[in-house]
Amino acid sequence: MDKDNHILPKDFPELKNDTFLRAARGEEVEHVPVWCMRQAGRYLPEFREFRAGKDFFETCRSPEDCCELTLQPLRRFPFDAAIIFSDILVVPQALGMDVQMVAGKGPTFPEPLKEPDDLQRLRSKVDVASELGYVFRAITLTRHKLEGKVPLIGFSGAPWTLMSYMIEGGGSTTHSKAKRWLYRHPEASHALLKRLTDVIVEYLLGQVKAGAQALQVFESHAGCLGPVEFKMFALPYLRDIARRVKDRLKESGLDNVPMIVFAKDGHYALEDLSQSHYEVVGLDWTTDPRAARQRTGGKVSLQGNMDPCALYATKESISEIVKTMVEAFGTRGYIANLGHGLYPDMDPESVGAFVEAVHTHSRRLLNHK
Ligand SMILES: Cc1c2[nH]c(c1CCC(=O)O)Cc1[nH]c(c(CCC(=O)O)c1C)Cc1[nH]c(c(CCC(=O)O)c1C)Cc1[nH]c(c(C)c1CCC(=O)O)C2
Repeated sequence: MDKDNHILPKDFPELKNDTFLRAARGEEVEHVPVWCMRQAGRYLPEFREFRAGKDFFETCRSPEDCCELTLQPLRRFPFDAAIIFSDILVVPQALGMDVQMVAGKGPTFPEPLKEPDDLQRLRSKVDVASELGYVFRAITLTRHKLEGKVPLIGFSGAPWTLMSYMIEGGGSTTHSKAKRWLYRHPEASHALLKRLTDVIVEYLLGQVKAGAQALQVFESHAGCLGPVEFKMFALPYLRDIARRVKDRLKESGLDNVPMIVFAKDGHYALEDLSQSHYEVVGLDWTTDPRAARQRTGGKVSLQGNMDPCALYATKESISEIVKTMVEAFGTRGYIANLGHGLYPDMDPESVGAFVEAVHTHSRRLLNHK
């Protein structure tokens, strides 16, 4: 292929393994597909070596670096999907906020939003194609370099999770500064959530146009809300995102792509999430798989949900835990994953054991049907 074609979102190599996409749509599969949140991450020595000495967000802005980091885990393990290397905090950056990745501390906003007046500091009109075009270019390049091995997942943070980062200025256990806005400044909160939603819709759409074959929306901070606040400040925006992305894809004559919603610790919202226009609901490890199936009534596929810490167990135990998990979820409409991302101190061999166990146990179950 002409080298320049690597940067155009067309003539992509034919997809050889569509198991993940079929499972997302609830179709028949030969094995349960598996991938891991944070599969491109610091648990891999080659990742640490490649990232060494480079600024995190500089890396995010380099399509070549993002492509390399996305492909690294696939060279080691037979994952059934790739997720583009990037971060949810590129969206607050596109809105004009400064975000830095501080070693040992995590993401940091030197000037977080404090009061509703601070909303004026945000860009009123965001040109998503120019602010986040580097993510689109990373996706296009990676789609070519994947050679059709597995589908490529694009992603975004959800409005509430991004809002809480923008107000907290970094990680938080209580999220009390951001929650203060919900109770004290509900109108300003809705205004901010709406602005984030508008940008996220354009962002996700741009990712599909660039070559993303599925989309995951991370509501990582669902757990600090209760059911009433979630229904008010998170769910409507999650729904709006899925509906608008799907409508816009249709209008543009593009094929629908499966969308996954992952609301960490949002078990109380499972019924609502299964009726929110997402094909897949991701679960953390606090939800029982059989209960989740019952509560979602077969309306969606499920993704998850092994406790990441189970990877500290022996290979034999990992295999047993995976067997129990796959039996509980069933092999149809199921994508195996962890209940959250991999941690930097995890052993790559355990990740390999996890992937192998999902494939082995699910094949056995499917062959005995
Ligand atoms: C909350 C959140 C963030 N980022 C993300 C979320 C949602 C998922 C979740 O709930 O964990 C999403 C994310 N971040 C990253 C990806 C890449 C794709 C993948 O999953 O492999 C994805 C999907 C890369 C990353 N993003 C980050 C890393 C590690 C830092 C590095 O590479 O230097 C990676 C691989 C940094 C990051 N970025 C963020 C945090 C909390 C951290 C960790 C900070 C730390 O532990 O020091 C914000």
